[in-house]
Amino acid sequence: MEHAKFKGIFPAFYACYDEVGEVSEEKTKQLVNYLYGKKVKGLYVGGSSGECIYQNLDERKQTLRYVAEEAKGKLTLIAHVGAPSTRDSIALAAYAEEQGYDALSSIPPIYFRLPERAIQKYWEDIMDATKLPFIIYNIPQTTGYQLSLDLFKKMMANEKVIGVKNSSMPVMDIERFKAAGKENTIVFNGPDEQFVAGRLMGADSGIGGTYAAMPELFLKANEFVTAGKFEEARAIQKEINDIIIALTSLEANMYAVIKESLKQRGLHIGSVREPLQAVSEHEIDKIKEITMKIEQSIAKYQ
Ligand SMILES: CC(=O)N[C@H](C=O)[C@@H](O)[C@H](O)[C@H](O)CO
Ligand SMILES: CC(=O)C(=O)O
Repeated sequence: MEHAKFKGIFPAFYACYDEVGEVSEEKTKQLVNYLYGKKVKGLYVGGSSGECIYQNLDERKQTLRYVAEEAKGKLTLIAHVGAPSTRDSIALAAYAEEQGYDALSSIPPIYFRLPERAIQKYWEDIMDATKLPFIIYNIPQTTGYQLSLDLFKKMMANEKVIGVKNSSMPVMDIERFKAAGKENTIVFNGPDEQFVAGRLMGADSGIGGTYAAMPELFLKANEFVTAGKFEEARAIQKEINDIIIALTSLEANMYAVIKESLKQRGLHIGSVREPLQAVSEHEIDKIKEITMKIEQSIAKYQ
């Protein structure tokens, strides 16, 4: 298995809506091209940032298809196919394979707290549905399940499993998964606020919900770490964290704030779906300040 294509910066792709809140082909393709132009390695499509939990199967398939039509062969494409039922997850997995995706990924089952053997079976059923490699998604903050080393090792016995996207907060988890994995297991850093730390603890790559708001900064941070320039890496992580704290400090949901900020910079991809809270009028000026801060930080590193 060639793993080089999974090494680098993978923005978590946003849901792109038109004026009435429907998934938009045009806007989806615009966001793909915007990120391609920034030279990211690939895209993580249909995850938290894709508002997967608020979209029906058809909408999720549409997004998978629009992204593939625009980026297949140009970017490494990872499809997040986790859905409430195994049946729907399998349908998405099969569709992603048809569309030419490079890998699948999934959260554990949601809502019911199921035993580990059921989580394992869920992931295996998804994997059995296609020939694609699989990346486990560990995000205990939203799923309520913290991937155990025991289940991780069991999953690793399946040769389709090539890695884990780890969004748990202890950076030590990244080191533990790396150590318990196979020789070329890919670990993706989850928490954007700890990207540099995650890379130092062994993460090969990063997938993140704020990358698309400032891809230049994550690409640069990654470059600094690769080059062993740790002071510079730490300084850019501080810039990133100041921005993330601002992005999450308003009433509106972070994705709504990021989308408004992208709009202020000329990229219109709509708002978010309820119950995520949209931006209200009185927040627009505050977001302008954040946009300015993003532009200034990017300019520093050009
Ligand atoms: C809990 C959560 O959603 N984590 C995302 C994925 O790992 C991150 O990319 C965050 O969006 C990011 O770190 C901002 O807090
Ligand atoms: C990483 C992230 O935000 C996602 O799952 O889309």
